[in-house]
Amino acid sequence: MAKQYDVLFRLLLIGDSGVGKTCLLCRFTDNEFHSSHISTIGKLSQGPTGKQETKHASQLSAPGISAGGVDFKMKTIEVDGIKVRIQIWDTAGQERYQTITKQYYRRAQGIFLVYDISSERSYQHIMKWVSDVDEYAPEGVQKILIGNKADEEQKRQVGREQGQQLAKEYGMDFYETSACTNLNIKESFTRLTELVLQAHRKELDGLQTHASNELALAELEEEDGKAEGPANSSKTCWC
Ligand SMILES: Nc1nc2c(ncn2[C@@H]2O[C@H](COP(=O)(O)OP(=O)(O)OP(=O)(O)O)[C@@H](O)[C@H]2O)c(=O)[nH]1
Repeated sequence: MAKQYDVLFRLLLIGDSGVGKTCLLCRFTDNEFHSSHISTIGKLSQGPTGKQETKHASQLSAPGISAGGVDFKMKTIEVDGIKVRIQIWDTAGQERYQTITKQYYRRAQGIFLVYDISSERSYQHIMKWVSDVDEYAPEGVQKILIGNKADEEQKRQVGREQGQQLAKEYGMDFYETSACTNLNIKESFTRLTELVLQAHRKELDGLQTHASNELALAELEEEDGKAEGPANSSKTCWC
């Protein structure tokens, strides 16, 4: 049977808790938006979706969440005539899961660094997220800066120019998005995929004839159902 896609990439969403990472993912893959905040945390203690309300995050017990903090969803898009299956990993922004979530950086080919335009604090923390990426992600990983919740104009604490400036400083593309109104969702996911494709152009050309590189490996893992991490099945949308 003909393959449904040509290549598989791993993208990762990182940023403070509550900036809207899960909602961005759900909007992109399922065109859904939910207004409640359900944090992305450990599957081991939380059941099949790996989610639990964060309103009372301090009440959650850390034991039993040792392999949690990360979920993924899949979507296939076509870029420059290439069918790309993207495996998008959604991490928990809470500090307590950082040790776990950092383990996923090293296999990402593209990373979204997300802040919330109505939270100056989440914007300030981007510097810390960037330094984590520098430390744990592979060299050459592609990055995009996202200022989410652009629909919350009346609560805005971070100017669009501030986002642009920061992105420029770190050599990233920048998008203001809204998972709520579907602003720039497809655009930003497509752009990061394009950047990853460009960065892996050589390997991709080799992929036509060989199956022995990082990108092909990702394909095999998916086909075998052996995707790394606790969440190796498709998810219901709980953002
Ligand atoms: N107005 C508005 N609210 C949003 C948007 N995106 C997410 N939210 C809300 O922000 C809250 C947090 O969203 P999540 O997607 O759960 O945040 P997260 O970054 O995945 O959080 P953690 O899993 O804890 O790291 C929820 O109440 C969402 O409904 C958006 O674009 N606009």
